[in-house]
Amino acid sequence: MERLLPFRFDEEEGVFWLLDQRRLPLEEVWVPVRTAREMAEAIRAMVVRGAPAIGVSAAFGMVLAHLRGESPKEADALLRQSRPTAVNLFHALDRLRPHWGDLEGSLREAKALWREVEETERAIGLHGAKVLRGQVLTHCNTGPLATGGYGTALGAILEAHRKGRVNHVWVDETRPYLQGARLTAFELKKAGVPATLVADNMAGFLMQRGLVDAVIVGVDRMALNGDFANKIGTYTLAVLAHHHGIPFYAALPLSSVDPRLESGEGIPIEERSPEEVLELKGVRLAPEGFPAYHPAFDVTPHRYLTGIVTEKGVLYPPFDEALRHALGLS
Ligand SMILES: CSC[C@@H](O)[C@@H](O)C(=O)COP(=O)(O)O
Repeated sequence: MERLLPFRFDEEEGVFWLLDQRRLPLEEVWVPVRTAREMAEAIRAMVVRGAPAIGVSAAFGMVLAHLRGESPKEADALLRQSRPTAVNLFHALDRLRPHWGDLEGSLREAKALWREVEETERAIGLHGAKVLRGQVLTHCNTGPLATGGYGTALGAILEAHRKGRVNHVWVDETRPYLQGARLTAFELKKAGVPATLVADNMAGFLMQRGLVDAVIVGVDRMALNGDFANKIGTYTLAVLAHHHGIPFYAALPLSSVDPRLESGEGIPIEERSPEEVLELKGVRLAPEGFPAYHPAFDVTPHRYLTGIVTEKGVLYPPFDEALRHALGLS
């Protein structure tokens, strides 16, 4: 089966192609990106999204800046402003900084970053598969489309299904952008995994009925104590899972940990346009002029986590010690 990827780089033409995730699953449209400015706009508009995929795209954005003669300083600043929560964006740009003014060096670094995403996610999948069984519930989209590799939380689910440990996936639709309904459902269908779509407000019902054996989600930014930001609605799921005694896991590459943050309080939360709540694909849902609020992420306190799945294995409490050790900080 052909691998599903959110982007590809045409090195000859110097064009980074993005699979337009706003149009999936109904249409598979590839969008050419030629400049860092275009890349920053594509990330902001969520043509490409998901923390690791944003990181790789930003790195190639810097490559495009060098190819097109844009100022690396301005390109870096534009890309940094595109989305605030996923730390992978900033990690990627920090890695490209020593190669400003050096096309070959930036290309090498961007390719290395992409390769690392793939390698770490293979390991995350193998470790994560060991802790999942039966029916698993997930939120947002954390598969290959969100990363450019094999996926984080969804990568673990896919691996657990291949091993016969997981037999069914509950897919949260993930209002308002519908990453679950559109993208996770698309990926699970392609992979042939038995799965069912539910609206976000159905998770409690499923748990009460004993239909969820574990919850696993991705991460946009984790603090050193294990508090983490992920797609809005994750916190609600964590509290529900805790109440029902259901194991709750976060899966991430260690590059999604922000070592400057001791707790989740300092994680910047992106606020997106209220229109994304008021409308669905351009169709108005609420009365004209009615206000809406759209925080795109929430922060889940570490006490709700059973374990953190990383490329170095599954970490258990106390998470601050385990994370520092995994990051080589202690
Ligand atoms: C492996 S991706 C982890 C997270 O990036 C994912 O769960 C998520 O919240 C994505 O949000 P998005 O707003 O679609 O970029």
